Amino acid sequence: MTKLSVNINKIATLRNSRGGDLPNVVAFAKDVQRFGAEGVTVHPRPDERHIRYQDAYDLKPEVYTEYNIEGNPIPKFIDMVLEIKPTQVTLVPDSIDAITSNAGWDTIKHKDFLVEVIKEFKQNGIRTSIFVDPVLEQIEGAKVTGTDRIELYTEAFAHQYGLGNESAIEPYTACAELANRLNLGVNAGHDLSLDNIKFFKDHIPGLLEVSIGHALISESLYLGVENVIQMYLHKLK
Ligand SMILES: CC(=O)[C@@H](O)[C@H](O)COP(=O)(O)O
Ligand SMILES: NCC(=O)COP(=O)(O)O
Repeated sequence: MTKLSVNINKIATLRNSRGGDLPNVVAFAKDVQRFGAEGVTVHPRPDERHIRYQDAYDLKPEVYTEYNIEGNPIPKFIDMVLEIKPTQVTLVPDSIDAITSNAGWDTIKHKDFLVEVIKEFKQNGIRTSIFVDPVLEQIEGAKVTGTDRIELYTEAFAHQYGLGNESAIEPYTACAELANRLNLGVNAGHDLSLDNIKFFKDHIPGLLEVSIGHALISESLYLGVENVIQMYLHKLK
């Protein structure tokens, strides 16, 4: 079964835009779980443009589904995650000034670093996932790092699928098949949406989790949060 983890970064974006506490991030996380979400994802970035480090702490007691914290494993991030001990940490190699996550790890070049960081999280009972491009060699490299899971970076698929190029799924299917053979869990995220999620899910064997934020929140502006979450859950069945 593929779990839906709702990324609530954009709720924090809206909150921060006025400097107050509306919409309340914790209240929204409680509501999405009540509406059926099977996880909550946040991606606190060093500049705290949306989710703040304090949000990550505040959410911990309120997330009773799966709590996924994403980010670049800089020391401050590592320390925070070790304190919070979420269900899962997803390591993303994005630069401080990136407008959003824009690449997966080079699991071969950064093997030694990833082995060390992943070991520390796993020793603290935190499930690990690393953000990767759909490249077979990178999946093989991910296995060597000792990570529990990979998260397939799906921006390229979403863009091409939106242009009508269904063949864009092929590298993702091949990488998922390899991950399954290597006993690596398969997550996916970035630019997944109501338009592309069923096609994606149907072509990814063993897909355990999708984390979706930007499109889900945008769709909710027109269709309502509870309705959109139920629509995703139906498409993920
Ligand atoms: C790793 C990933 O794809 C998401 O966490 C994405 O980075 C969302 O970040 P923003 O909400 O800052 O775009
Ligand atoms: N890991 C992907 C994520 O959490 C949300 O990405 P997006 O749906 O906001 O592009």
